[in-house]
Amino acid sequence: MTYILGLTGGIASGKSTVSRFLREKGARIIDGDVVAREVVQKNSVGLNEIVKIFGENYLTSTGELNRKKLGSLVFNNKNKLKQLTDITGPLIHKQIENLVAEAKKTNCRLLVLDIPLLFEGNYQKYCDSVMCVWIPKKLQIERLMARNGYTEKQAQQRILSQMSNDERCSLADVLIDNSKQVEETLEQVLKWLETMDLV
Ligand SMILES: CC(C)(COP(=O)(O)OP(=O)(O)OC[C@H]1O[C@@H](n2cnc3c(N)ncnc32)[C@H](O)[C@@H]1O)[C@@H](O)C(=O)NCCC(=O)NCCS
Ligand SMILES: Nc1ncnc2c1ncn2[C@@H]1O[C@H](COP(=O)(O)OP(=O)(O)OP(=O)(O)O)[C@@H](O)[C@H]1O
Repeated sequence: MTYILGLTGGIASGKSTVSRFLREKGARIIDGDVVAREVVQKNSVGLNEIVKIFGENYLTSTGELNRKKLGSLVFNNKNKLKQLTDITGPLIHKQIENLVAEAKKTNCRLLVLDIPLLFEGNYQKYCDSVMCVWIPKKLQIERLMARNGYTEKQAQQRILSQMSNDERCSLADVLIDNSKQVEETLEQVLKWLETMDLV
């Protein structure tokens, strides 16, 4: 039996840090951001739909999605963000369903769905339980600015496009506090793996 763990958290909360550790412990990972990129790659149905709605000026000179330009548009405008996710959402779901079915066939013990917008997009329906990586908003802004080179305003806009940390935490089954040293975070994850008999 494959146990399916949803892994979520606000932007720059530490999901990748936790999912890397789970991979080291033998888990198989499906990365929502990677899938979201695949469904809008060059010449895809997804990218064609985006061009229909947003126009060819959101393509680079080589015909790829201009992510930076589209990001500045949608993270400043909720209606545009909804138009985008109405296109990408169903395509991401379909691909995740395929990947989950494939992973189940291999009988892997632990499958992790690392999905930033897990609750917003209703991906919890594929999961046995959901782990949420949590950090306080102030630290989230600091880490996001340091990692992505965003201004404080850009960091705030991304965070405001997502569910609040409190709401996300209240919906999750397991909370991981990533506000201290990484080692302390991974200890919490290891404890959960041991409790669930998944190591
Ligand atoms: C707008 C786009 C082109 C900007 O690309 P960019 O390279 O700047 O960001 P990237 O895709 O690496 O996402 C970084 C982070 O932004 C946040 N984010 C991405 N999409 C969204 C969204 N629709 N709503 C809120 N936050 C989002 C997530 O925390 C994600 O981890 C891109 O984010 C996109 O296509 N988003 C729509 C698809 C989607 O919903 N992805 C989330 C996967 S579950
Ligand atoms: N405990 C920690 N202490 C200090 N820095 C950390 C800690 N955990 C993660 N970071 C740093 O914070 C940033 C965000 O972490 P990470 O990339 O794991 O988050 P994420 O949730 O996967 O981000 P995204 O939402 O963009 O996918 C990275 O630069 C990472 O190195």
